[in-house]
Amino acid sequence: MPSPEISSPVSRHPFALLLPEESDRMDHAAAAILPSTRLMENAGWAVARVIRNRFSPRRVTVACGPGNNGGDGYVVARNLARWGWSVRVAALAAPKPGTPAAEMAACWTGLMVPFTAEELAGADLVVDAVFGSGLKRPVADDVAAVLAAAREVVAIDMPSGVAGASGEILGKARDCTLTVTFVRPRPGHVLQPGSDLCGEVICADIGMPDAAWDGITPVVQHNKPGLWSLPVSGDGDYKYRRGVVSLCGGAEMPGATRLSARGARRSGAGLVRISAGEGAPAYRLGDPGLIVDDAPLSELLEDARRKVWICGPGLTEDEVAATLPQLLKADRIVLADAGALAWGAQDLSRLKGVAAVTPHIGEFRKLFGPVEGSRLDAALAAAKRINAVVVMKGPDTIIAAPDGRLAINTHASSALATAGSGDTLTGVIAALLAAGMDVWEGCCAGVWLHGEAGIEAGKAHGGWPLAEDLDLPLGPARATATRLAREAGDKKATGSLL
Ligand SMILES: NC(=O)C1=CN([C@@H]2O[C@H](COP(=O)(O)OP(=O)(O)OC[C@H]3O[C@@H](n4cnc5c(N)ncnc54)[C@H](OP(=O)(O)O)[C@@H]3O)[C@@H](O)[C@H]2O)[C@@H](O)CC1
Ligand SMILES: [K+]
Repeated sequence: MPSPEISSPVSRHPFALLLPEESDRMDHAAAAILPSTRLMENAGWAVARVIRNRFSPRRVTVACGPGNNGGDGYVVARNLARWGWSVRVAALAAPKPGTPAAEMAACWTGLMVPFTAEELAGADLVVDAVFGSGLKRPVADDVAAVLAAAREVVAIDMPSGVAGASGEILGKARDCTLTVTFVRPRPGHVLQPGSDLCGEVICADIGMPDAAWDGITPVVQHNKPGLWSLPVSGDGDYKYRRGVVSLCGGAEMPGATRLSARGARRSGAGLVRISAGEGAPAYRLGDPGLIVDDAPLSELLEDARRKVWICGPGLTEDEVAATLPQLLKADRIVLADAGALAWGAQDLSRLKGVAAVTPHIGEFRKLFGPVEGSRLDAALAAAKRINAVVVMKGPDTIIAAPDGRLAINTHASSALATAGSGDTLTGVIAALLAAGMDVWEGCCAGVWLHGEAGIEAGKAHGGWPLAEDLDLPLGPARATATRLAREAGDKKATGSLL
């Protein structure tokens, strides 16, 4: 899934996905510094410029709502008309008198047409300036029906009907070719289902004063290298410094555990060991570099170097019950997945003490109940509930920490939708935690590396890789992430354009 293109200086919070309340606070702060219509003029001009760059002159109807989104629309109309385009404005309702939007509406001296399906259908291009990203209540059916009649749409800030905070559709919304937003993208630009309607997303610089960022610490981040940095390897490395990953291996389903082990080994773990008990012979048939232990778990836990454990992939619930409590009692950093989630779903307190869980949406619902409303809110509430990082896996993966940090990963490929892919991810994350990364950052980095490996494996295998194909691209993925993180750091330092 492509990332929104940001065309603004990124010295502050380059990965932020602004929540509507954060954006409102910035607007308030900016209003004390700039004339009230300056940002609206800049926003409308930026959208008009994008349209001029992307389309040849054509008949445009700008559909304007009563708020500031509509205000931006009047500025787009004025600029396009100034450049000789044929432009009409269809207003859903007039802006409130005395507002910046009303001032912009008063500056529009061109044609006004009724806000009807016929008018919008008659235009070659419709600019959707009805509602912006702060939408909180459903768009009425008759309004949505008018927008639905448009042949092609460019949205200002957000397609009307998509909640910027969550990507939920409030009422109805329609697909757009292009969405131009401002300052930083919003969660709704990257979270499904709303993100599917945005088309290409461009984030424009509208000259937001630097001081307007004061006091704003964005909660939600777009998961990219630079948000985190991978552990650096050096000449003095040895296997225990790179980190040890241990896995609980079951007797019945060795495949999943082996995929996790491979993910960990290819992601830089110095040593990967499987505690396999009676199942040891099956694991010994496999990779010779994998250490297989058949001693009792209690004995293995005497080794303090074995800090990071994976519990769940390839385990039955009985096998989880026989191992997870021991790991938690021994105060290990535990990643719980698959079988451990099924066991934990019966009683959430069984997961107390795990560092992270990695459920897909089905497992998430079994653990935490139905997801109503924002998935971001649901993931965060779950992380607080179990006091662990929650990785809610999907085409757009959410990584939530109990301290409130949230990231959304869109660097992925549908090639990852294959059995065993999640087991590999658990191994990747474990390797990063074993190397000393913070749990939330390690989960963010692991999800990105796994996505990158999926993209590359997809290319190498005609779009249809197996989970077994995901491990080889993990080394190159690390190199790519390290390079991108360095470049992001350079851009942040110089405030240059992304
Ligand atoms: N920093 C930035 O990013 C900048 C952002 N800018 C722009 O500001 C935009 C945000 O503006 P905004 O806050 O005025 O919101 P917007 O969506 O235009 O409309 C609110 C109006 O719609 C109404 N209304 C709401 N929902 C409704 C519904 N379902 N059905 C019917 N009515 C509904 C609501 O009514 P009320 O709730 O008050 O009753 C109110 O009258 C943003 O998207 C961007 O384009 C730039 O100008 C400058 C810099
Ligand atoms: K809009």
